[in-house]
Amino acid sequence: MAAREICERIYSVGTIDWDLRYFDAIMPTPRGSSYNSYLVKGSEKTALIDTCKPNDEADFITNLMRLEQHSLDYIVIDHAEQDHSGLLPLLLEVYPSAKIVTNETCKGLLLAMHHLEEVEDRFITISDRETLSLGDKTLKFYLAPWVHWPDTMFTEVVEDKILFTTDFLGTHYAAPTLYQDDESPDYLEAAKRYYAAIMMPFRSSVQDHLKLIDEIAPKIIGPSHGPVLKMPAKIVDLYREWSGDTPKNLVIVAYVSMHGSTELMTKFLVDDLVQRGVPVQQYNLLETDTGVLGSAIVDAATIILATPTVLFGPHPVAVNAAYLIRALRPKVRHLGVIGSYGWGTNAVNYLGEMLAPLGAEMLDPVYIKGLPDEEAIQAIHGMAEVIEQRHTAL
Ligand SMILES: Cc1cc2nc3c(=O)[nH]c(=O)nc-3n(C[C@H](O)[C@H](O)[C@H](O)COP(=O)(O)O)c2cc1C
Repeated sequence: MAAREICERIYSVGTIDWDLRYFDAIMPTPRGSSYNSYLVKGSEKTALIDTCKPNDEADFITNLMRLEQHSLDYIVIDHAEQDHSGLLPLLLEVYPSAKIVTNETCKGLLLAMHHLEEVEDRFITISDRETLSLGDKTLKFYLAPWVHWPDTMFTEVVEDKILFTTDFLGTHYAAPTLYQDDESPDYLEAAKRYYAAIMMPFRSSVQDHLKLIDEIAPKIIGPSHGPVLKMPAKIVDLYREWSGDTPKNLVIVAYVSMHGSTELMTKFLVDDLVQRGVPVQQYNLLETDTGVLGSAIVDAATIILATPTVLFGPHPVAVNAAYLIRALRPKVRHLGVIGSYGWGTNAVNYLGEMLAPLGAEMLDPVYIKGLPDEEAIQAIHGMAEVIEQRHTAL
């Protein structure tokens, strides 16, 4: 992908991976992604903001050479993760006089990850709100810990009101255009997946850094993944909504079933909620990837896991889902477990303990032997009634 100009002497020089289907070997990326890097040419000095992931060196160096970038004064690293800093060792060789500009935490991570001890004297360590002059352009740095690593920082080009935010406000989306298309459902869906997987575990930090964005009031935001954002950008409003403390009137029922008993219980619960007018979405865990499940739980006030017992515990895909839900820390208020067993089970306790750190109310479980009988069906109706009451009070 060719380098593209964002404004006078500021370029997007990163690479696009149209075919990426898994990011970090954990997160499905059905629309690919990009590894954004930005070149800022001041009247006296030139800085590169972040690099790319390893293996993209041919495209990346080509972009820099097309801009005739034969020397570089600074390589700013906003975040040490390998998809941002991966080409740093190579760039230090290509540009032997370039200095690495970053914060103390990021420097520590870079030294450890890339074994850069031999070039430690090439680091310039900056602190919060420090500035660095490039001549007629000034870089200003903002420490932004926990959106998404402790080392994360933002870099602003003060005169142009452009803010580079590394992973914050990014999207795994190989965009056909330089700037975002706020009307594209594909892009917005990808943005939500990304928020759920990368940012949701740090919700309060997201809220704090949205306030920082308001304070800086950039005209353009350059994240490390996905399109550049021309402000106002819909994703910023969506981040406010997603990271807000109040969940939506929405129930997620995620189920797995081997012989149909738990599936039947799921059906009774979902049908009952539908009849009560409580918005509900049902997901078969065997066919639901972690990106879809992650997005689904962003707004939900209630999440129900439905699983049979396998070897005294929950089915493994339900364990996987519970682990994901716990790790992503959604704003869920009520959690429940339903399911079926044969002779002995610890499934409810197991899931209860896994989900306890979320601090949500655990609804009375409905966990029965074999197929649901009349008593079980009544218990499921009871659960639906409690959910309706809780959601009315939201
Ligand atoms: C591989 C396997 C392991 C099982 N392990 C247990 C178990 O440890 N304890 C138990 O009570 N039932 C166990 N069962 C029985 C199921 O939990 C029981 O058949 C249940 O009703 C199945 O629910 P489902 O129809 O939703 O799949 C096991 C079944 C299978 C297939």
